[in-house]
Amino acid sequence: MAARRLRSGLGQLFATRTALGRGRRAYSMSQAFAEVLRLPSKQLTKLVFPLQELERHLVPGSRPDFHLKTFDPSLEDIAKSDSVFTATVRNRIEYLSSAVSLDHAPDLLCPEVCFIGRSNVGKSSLIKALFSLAPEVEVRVSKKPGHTKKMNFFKVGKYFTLVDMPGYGYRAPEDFVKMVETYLKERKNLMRTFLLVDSVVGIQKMDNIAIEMCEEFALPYVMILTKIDKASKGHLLKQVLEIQKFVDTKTQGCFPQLFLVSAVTYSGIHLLRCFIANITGNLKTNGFQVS
Ligand SMILES: Nc1nc2c(ncn2[C@@H]2O[C@H](COP(=O)(O)OP(=O)(O)OP(=O)(O)O)[C@@H](O)[C@H]2O)c(=O)[nH]1
Ligand SMILES: [Mg+2]
Repeated sequence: MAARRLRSGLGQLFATRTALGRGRRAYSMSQAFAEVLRLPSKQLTKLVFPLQELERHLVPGSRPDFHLKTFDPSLEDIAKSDSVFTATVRNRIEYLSSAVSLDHAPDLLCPEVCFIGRSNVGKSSLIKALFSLAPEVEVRVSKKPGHTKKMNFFKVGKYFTLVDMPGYGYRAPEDFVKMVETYLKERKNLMRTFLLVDSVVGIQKMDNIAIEMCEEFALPYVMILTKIDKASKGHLLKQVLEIQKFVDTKTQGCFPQLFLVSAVTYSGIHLLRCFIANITGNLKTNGFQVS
């Protein structure tokens, strides 16, 4: 099924490229993504659609609640969204500023997305991976939990801003609760909150508090499982099924589909770029937009 979809996606992409080659190119595919498309189909699925790759390990049809297709862009859409994340003279991707409170946050009208999660879960690393097509942008990561102390704002061209938040839990900044709660509650242009959970340890007590906060503020949020390169296939599948059940039964505002990522292997990064481009209104995928 996944392979068939992949082949048809690739077919579509190449058909589009040929068509575009005849006329004006609507977008130019990044070198990186062109290389991704040359991968054998199994490797391509693992890199671009890690959740679908896990599906192979389930008895077919046994988990109709496994939300694989809620956000289901074509490879062409994914290639297009890579260009949103590619730094060029006309698409400046840069660090804007840091803030310790909402009062100090840049006053912006464009859509914004933010990344929250426990200290050390991999927020800054994920942002760095999302910005791999803008290597000039410096995003600091550290082995030591509690490294990011302020809200760090990054501008992605004229498209949107992205915010790296300090982590909760171990070594969180003293005024963390006030800073982050006020931001989440009052930031007018905040379109989506990404809540990161470590795929090795799953949802922890502190994550539950963050989930409750997102629910209480009625924020639209999305759960991302990080560091999937560290978890064995079996463990990852178990976590995914458990968290999926939790999302389905215990949450209202959480997007039904989980996103799986690795900042080391880049698995899931292209799909997440596409989702962000879509929810910020910068990419209509196959004529639909996730609201
Ligand atoms: N293996 C692996 N390690 C990762 C991944 N993402 C992050 N790490 C490691 O996890 C540690 C913490 O990463 P950060 O990105 O700084 O985590 P953070 O959530 O920003 O942490 P704070 O700023 O302290 O809240 C670093 O040592 C990273 O190299 C991943 O996908 N795979
Ligand atoms: Mg950080």
